[in-house]
Amino acid sequence: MAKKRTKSKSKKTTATAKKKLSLKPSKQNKIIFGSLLIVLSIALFFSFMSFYFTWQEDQSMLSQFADRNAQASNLLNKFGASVSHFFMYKGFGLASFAFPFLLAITGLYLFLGLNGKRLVSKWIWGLVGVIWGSVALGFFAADFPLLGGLIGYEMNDFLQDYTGKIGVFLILIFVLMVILVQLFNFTPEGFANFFKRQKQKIKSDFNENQSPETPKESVVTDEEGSIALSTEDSVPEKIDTYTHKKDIPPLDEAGLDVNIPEEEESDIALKVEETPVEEEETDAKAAKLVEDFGEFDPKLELGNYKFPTLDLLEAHGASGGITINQEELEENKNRIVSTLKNYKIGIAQIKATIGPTVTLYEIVPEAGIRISKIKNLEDDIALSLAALGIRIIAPIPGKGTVGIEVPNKNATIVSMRSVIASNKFQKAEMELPIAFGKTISNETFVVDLAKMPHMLMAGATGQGKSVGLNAVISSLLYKKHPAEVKFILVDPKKVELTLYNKIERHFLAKLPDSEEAIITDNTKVINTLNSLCIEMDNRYELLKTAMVRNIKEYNAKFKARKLNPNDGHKFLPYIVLVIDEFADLIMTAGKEVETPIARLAQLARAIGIHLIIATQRPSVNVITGIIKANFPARIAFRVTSKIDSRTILDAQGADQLIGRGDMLYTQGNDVTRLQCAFVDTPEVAKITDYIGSQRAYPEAHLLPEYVGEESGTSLDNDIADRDAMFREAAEVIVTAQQGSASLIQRKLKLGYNRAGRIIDQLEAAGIVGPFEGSKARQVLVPDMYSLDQLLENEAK
Ligand SMILES: Nc1ncnc2c1ncn2[C@@H]1O[C@H](COP(=O)(O)OP(=O)(O)OP(=O)(O)O)[C@@H](O)[C@H]1O
Repeated sequence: MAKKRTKSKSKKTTATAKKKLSLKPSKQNKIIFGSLLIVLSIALFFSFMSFYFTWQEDQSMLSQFADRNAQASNLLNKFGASVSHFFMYKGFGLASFAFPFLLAITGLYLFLGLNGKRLVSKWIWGLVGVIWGSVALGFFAADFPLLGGLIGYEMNDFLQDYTGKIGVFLILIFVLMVILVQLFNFTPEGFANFFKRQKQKIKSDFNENQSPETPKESVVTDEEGSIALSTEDSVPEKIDTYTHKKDIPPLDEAGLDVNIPEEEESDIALKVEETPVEEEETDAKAAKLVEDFGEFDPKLELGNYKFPTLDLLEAHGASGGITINQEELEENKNRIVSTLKNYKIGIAQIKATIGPTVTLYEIVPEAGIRISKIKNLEDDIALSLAALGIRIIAPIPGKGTVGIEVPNKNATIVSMRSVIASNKFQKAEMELPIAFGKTISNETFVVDLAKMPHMLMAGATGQGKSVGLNAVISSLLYKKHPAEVKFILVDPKKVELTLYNKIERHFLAKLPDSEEAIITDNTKVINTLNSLCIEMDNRYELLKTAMVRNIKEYNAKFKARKLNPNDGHKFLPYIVLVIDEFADLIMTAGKEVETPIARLAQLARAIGIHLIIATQRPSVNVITGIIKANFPARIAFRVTSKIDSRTILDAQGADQLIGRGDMLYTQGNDVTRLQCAFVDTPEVAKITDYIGSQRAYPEAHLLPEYVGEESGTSLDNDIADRDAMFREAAEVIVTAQQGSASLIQRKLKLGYNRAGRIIDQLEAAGIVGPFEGSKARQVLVPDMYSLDQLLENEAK
């Protein structure tokens, strides 16, 4: 008991201490103080008013303030006389009337308990107005000393000493302009519109005066007898005196009324013209922002970022160019001609185009030779040339010739350096340029990933897939700033893409809860793909609100500062998802990955998400119909069978490649043979080191959170098991009325997993609703009071 008493005592004392410490006026005090100010303002107003009539009589009074017998003529006696003398005579003259006005407003604010923030500006502008008024009226101080007051006169005089009368006048005009512009948003157009409106008003008033009385009259004349009894006095009187015998003409005039709205309509048409002006203003706003701050620069945060240099790449001894000699060319030509001759196929013409790994011999057969006959001789020609990887293209589309591709004895390595350095790549005006390698005619082959828009890459093991992926990634690294593109790398083999870990904070994107940016665990891939689907939906929403059709237009609009970041708009980087070993993924996760991949592939092109998937096993259960349909750009490295070639390219030929980066590329109909650029692991390491050593973003680009199905199911509402931060989290959620784990993460500085657990517990407690995909959960408790009640009831 004793303990309890002491406790309650101490509670009381702390409460009183708190009361004493609090500096905020209570509501009662505010009302009292507000009333005082209002009364004071009324007193001042009357004192000032009466001062104008009594000031001369009361002059002698001012020194006798303490004398009880002395009386002043001011309405508020000696107090009024003294205060008015101080403000009006010694102070600001007529402008002092602003003080009772300002005091009255302040009093009202306090009395009504309104937010007093706006009062400060009222006082500031009030004081500016007082000074301006007293200086302006100071011009008349000689004749009317009370107009400007002593301060007004002195200030005016002081300014005149330096600038003369005209100078003071100009200063006053300038200050007046500042006041008008700042306080009343004065603009020349607004000024003109004001006069226009006044003119219209006068016009319509004039018209009203002319005609509307007539209908009234007709009513009056109709019911004359009854109106004599009515109490309404003014209207009938007017009408009676105006026209009391014109029974029929008023009806005509009422007919004229119809014309008046017509005139009004034409006035309204004038107003309609104002709307486009307003629209232009919003455009002008963006233009002004651009003028003031320049275009939005997404690269600014890493403004000093340096793109990788060419010397990080090796020439791979290919600086000397292609190493096929004339002898080899002649030899091959003779063999082709003689083999065909053996089968009675005559050749009219033969031409060779030398590529890095393959030479293309184009032949024009003599008239009357069936093309299919040459096509069937593929194996025989290969036998006679004693070479692997001969491919016959009969006919070469659009050329009218038959092509025979014969591998060179000594293939030349196409270095990544040579393709990156090429004019074609350097000057490529593409969103996501990729320098794949060189064509058969030794031209650099550059394509835009943004246009593909997704890519499927397949080939037997050891034929150059990983090198191909590295070529794609390094092309983008050489051309794009970290703000413009982000990669999501999936590498089940765990060794192929690990080097890119170093550029995590520059170029990689990851899920908020994952530690590693490069995904090696297949279960995590599912979450990432679903998260990407959420990102896709979010981006579509942004595009919709911005009223643009694709990411390029969106970013252009954002850069031109036409989209407000406060509305959730932001610069959107391209996202490139690279999956190495797709077959492995399909084997382990099946439909779970196929569905989001198909969804992304179908829809993601407009919003800048591009997929690159690579597989060793190009079988139909890996590259399913739905995947194939959505990946128009396909690359085939050497495969082991014709069937595999068909699965990838819908054509044969990939089985006849020679490997080591020899590849076929198709983006629809025609198939192009390319030699993939070679970039070795040490080169990739150098590039990533170079980028990784530069200043980076604080963390990898975060994808939207995705909570898998399994985490939402364990809804046991055990109070004892709740997180220590449960209550705080509930308060955060209820106050913000937004049920998201990331909000808890941010506000309470918790990790993603813990915030996710708390959200589950909040759901179990009935505070937030169930998981709704990309949207935030619904908050089921409307306010803090209900939350307190809910938790108290639980505790009982
Ligand atoms: N474009 C190329 N130019 C020259 N050599 C190449 C090229 N691409 C690949 N090679 C050679 O082939 C080897 C295997 O390439 P890579 O590792 O890319 O094969 P892969 O298809 O990824 O194999 P896996 O599926 O087993 O990972 C390389 O080490 C390299 O020697």
